[in-house]
Amino acid sequence: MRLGFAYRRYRLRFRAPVRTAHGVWTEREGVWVRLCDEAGHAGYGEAAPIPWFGTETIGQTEAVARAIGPKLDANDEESLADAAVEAPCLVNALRSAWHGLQEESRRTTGHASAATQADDPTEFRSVAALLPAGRAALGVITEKAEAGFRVFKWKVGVANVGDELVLLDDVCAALPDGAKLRLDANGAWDRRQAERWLERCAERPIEFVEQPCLAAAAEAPAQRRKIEDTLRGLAEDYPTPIALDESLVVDGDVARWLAEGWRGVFVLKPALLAAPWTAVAKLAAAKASVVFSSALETIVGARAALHLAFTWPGERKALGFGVWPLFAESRCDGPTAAPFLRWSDVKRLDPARAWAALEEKAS
Ligand SMILES: O=C(O)CCC(=O)c1ccccc1C(=O)O
Ligand SMILES: [Mg+2]
Repeated sequence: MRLGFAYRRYRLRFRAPVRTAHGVWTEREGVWVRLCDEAGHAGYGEAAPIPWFGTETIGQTEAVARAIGPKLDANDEESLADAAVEAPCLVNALRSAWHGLQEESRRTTGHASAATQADDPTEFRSVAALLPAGRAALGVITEKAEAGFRVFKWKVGVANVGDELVLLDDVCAALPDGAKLRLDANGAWDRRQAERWLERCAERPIEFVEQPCLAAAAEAPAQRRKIEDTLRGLAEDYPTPIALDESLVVDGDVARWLAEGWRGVFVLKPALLAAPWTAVAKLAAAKASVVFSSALETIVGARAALHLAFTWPGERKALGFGVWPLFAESRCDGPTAAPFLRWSDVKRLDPARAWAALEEKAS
């Protein structure tokens, strides 16, 4: 099938800078893609790479998109993916656009797809509120608790361990009764620092510690194995569960950690994998503990990622998508963070409208 292919590189300012152990993030860059068939149906997808996680760079995404040209020959999802093998996030975008196109074409021809569990409009999932790093978290907890949130995620590893551990007590004291706190270090600690944290976490309402340590993709295999051993050791030695996030950035990482018997949490950012459905199927078969998480993507990628999250058959842990409103250009935002997200809120997201909005802005 000859499909029309178009892409748009975007650069969107965050309403407020996002601070992580990797520094301050002020804007998001990515690529949106659109596939059209001859009948005029369209489907949309988003490549939202995070190079400091170990994905392709935005320059690589765009170069591969440019090389595709205005027409693409594809008879199925696999031949489509072949067009972008060097850019996994772009493969993800093309697959989402392909699915959107099928959905659109079935809808307009009256062939509704088989209903899935996710299609029940009354289905809902709880959502974790993302707190800013440092002391700024305290004010936000009160506001979010009043809005009804009971799961919170706090970015740590930003300041030194001693100062943040003092703050941890203030953060825990500010939590409403029964609330749970996720801590995300984005790989900032060495083993000793992670141990100091995990000792403190044991008697506090910490749901898990996300990516305490990390070996960068560029590091030697021996160093990477050492850090992975550290993660396994921490998971064995402390009662607080450990969650993998940056450790799951390449397709194949999920299968590898499953094969090694990882019993902690898998934080899955569907936007970063070329084939997130494959990873989810493997996790489901293993009855793994999974948290679906945002890559700070726009409405286009959010729709696909949340769609996948709603199909998860296992234990329902709060989604990590409590991030919107996120962009200065609000038409690019996913659903505004609320303690619960309904399937009908996800279905209502309209990538075509967002595409038109950026087009209008650019012209
Ligand atoms: O969905 C979430 O958990 C919140 C988003 C988040 O923390 C995040 C967003 C962008 C890049 C990295 C991360 C992270 O989990 O480390
Ligand atoms: Mg994380």
